[in-house]
Amino acid sequence: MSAIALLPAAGSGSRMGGALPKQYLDLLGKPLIWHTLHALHAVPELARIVVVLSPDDGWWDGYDWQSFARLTVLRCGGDSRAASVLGGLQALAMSEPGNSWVLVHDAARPCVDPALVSGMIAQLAEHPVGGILAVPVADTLKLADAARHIDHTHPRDQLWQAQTPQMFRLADLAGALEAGMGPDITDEASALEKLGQSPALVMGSPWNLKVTYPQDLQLAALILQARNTTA
Ligand SMILES: Nc1ccn([C@@H]2O[C@H](COP(=O)(O)OP(=O)(O)OP(=O)(O)O)[C@@H](O)[C@H]2O)c(=O)n1
Ligand SMILES: C[C@](O)(CO)[C@H](O)COP(=O)(O)O
Repeated sequence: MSAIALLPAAGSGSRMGGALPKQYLDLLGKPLIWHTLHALHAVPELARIVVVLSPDDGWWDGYDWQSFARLTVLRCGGDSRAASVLGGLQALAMSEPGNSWVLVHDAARPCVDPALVSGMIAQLAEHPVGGILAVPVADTLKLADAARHIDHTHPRDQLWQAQTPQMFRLADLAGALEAGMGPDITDEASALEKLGQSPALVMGSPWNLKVTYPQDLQLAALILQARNTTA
């Protein structure tokens, strides 16, 4: 079965606070997004890998991407992650069938394991809705009051942390994002949930972290270095 990867990469990285968007920050001598593309190119089921950049992106052209044979670049990013994903899906819909599986993956998750992505594709290939990588919440959870004291301990039994890839049919996901666009749509699954669908939770990995804050960049470097030395 073949599928398409769609990487939203039009964010500004405001929480990182760097001099350039975090997808271009140096990670082991390459721009961060290079590692994400490298991992996805190792997934044989991904027939195309599509990157969505901001129309104002002035960094992409400064690098050599020729080693990534299956790559397509779109400059249709929007002012939210959901808008960037929807822009990419609308462009893809002009050339791809609506029932194509699309795996949306944050450019900012460079440590994704290709084997996990292949496993997810196999697990969800016949699923009626699709699903996402996620990990069960590990820590005891506290609900805070307004004075930042503990109100109560919240049961964690059914809580999972959403990761990417998030895998849905192209037309289903585009329709859900068009219908539900708003600040509450922080991932693809939430758009489907808003329509009453129940996407599957596929076991992800704590290594598949999103680079959000400066310390995450250091963690990502450690994870990639450890993988290279043990591979
Ligand atoms: N308008 C946006 C906002 C985010 N993204 C992408 O969505 C992914 C996850 O978003 P996030 O971590 O929030 O990235 P930023 O928006 O760059 O960071 P911040 O929220 O700290 O500004 C990133 O690959 C980012 O480039 C995007 O394509 N378009
Ligand atoms: C899609 C996501 O990576 C799932 O964890 C996440 O929702 C992206 O945005 P956030 O604003 O950092 O939650």
